[in-house]
Amino acid sequence: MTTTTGTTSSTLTAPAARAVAAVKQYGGGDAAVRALDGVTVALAAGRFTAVMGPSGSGKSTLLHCLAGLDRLTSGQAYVGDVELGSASDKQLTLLRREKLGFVFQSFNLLPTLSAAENITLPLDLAGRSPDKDWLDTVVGTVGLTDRLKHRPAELSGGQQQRVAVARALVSRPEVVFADEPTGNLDSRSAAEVLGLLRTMVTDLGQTLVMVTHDPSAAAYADEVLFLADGRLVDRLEQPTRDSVLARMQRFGE
Ligand SMILES: Nc1ncnc2c1ncn2[C@@H]1O[C@H](COP(=O)(O)OP(=O)(O)OP(=O)(O)O)[C@@H](O)[C@H]1O
Repeated sequence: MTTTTGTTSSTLTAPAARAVAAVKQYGGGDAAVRALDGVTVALAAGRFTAVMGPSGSGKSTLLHCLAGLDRLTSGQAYVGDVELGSASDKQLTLLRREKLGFVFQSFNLLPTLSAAENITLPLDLAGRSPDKDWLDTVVGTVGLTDRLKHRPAELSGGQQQRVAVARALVSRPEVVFADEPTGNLDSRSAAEVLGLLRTMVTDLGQTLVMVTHDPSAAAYADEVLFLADGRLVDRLEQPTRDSVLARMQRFGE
């Protein structure tokens, strides 16, 4: 698989998700906004990809269109071999439930459920029982074994986000999408959650795509994609905080 940006190590394995000439336009006439303006990109399986760019550059739109939460105006978005544009709303709902995991800035836990119940909620909704070994692995990896009976209000922000990460992983998804997952956390909790996200890719073989504004967060990724004005303008392999900062300065952020 190749991309318009050429062959990189991320293109040597089959992509978990990809966009081809992706255009997303909001509104019409003079008020039209091109949030995505022809993005072609492949996200390799088993890798941690960060998406960066100035406010309004299309990061969340790209994430939402790749995750079947929103539809492209033209072009294609794929999860594995499934082309999302030709899928019905019902098929997209099933795809999101069964093949994708989500982590949002605001945790989105149900306050009346315990941590354990929040983690298994996606499976309960799908009428599936958890794979016990995988559930134990996930709970052990996120370090919540002694907090499982607690409700979200009895957990710190970092612990709540770790519950959300476990919930995203419980169905062993093909791709986990994270939109500013550390945006509501202090720097110490953020580092813990980012370390956990890194472990989930390195040790559990998961695929992760994360939108972030934070160069320190992006440095946990295998590769950073840079968007500007709805276009993919650069990619950076094996990022460090300093190399990400230098690249951001080049794009005037
Ligand atoms: N539902 C919508 N209706 C109209 N315009 C929208 C909508 N969603 C996003 N946009 C516009 O599309 C452009 C891209 O938005 P998007 O949220 O993808 O950017 P972003 O890079 O994630 O920004 P931020 O870093 O501020 O979250 C912006 O100009 C935004 O105002």
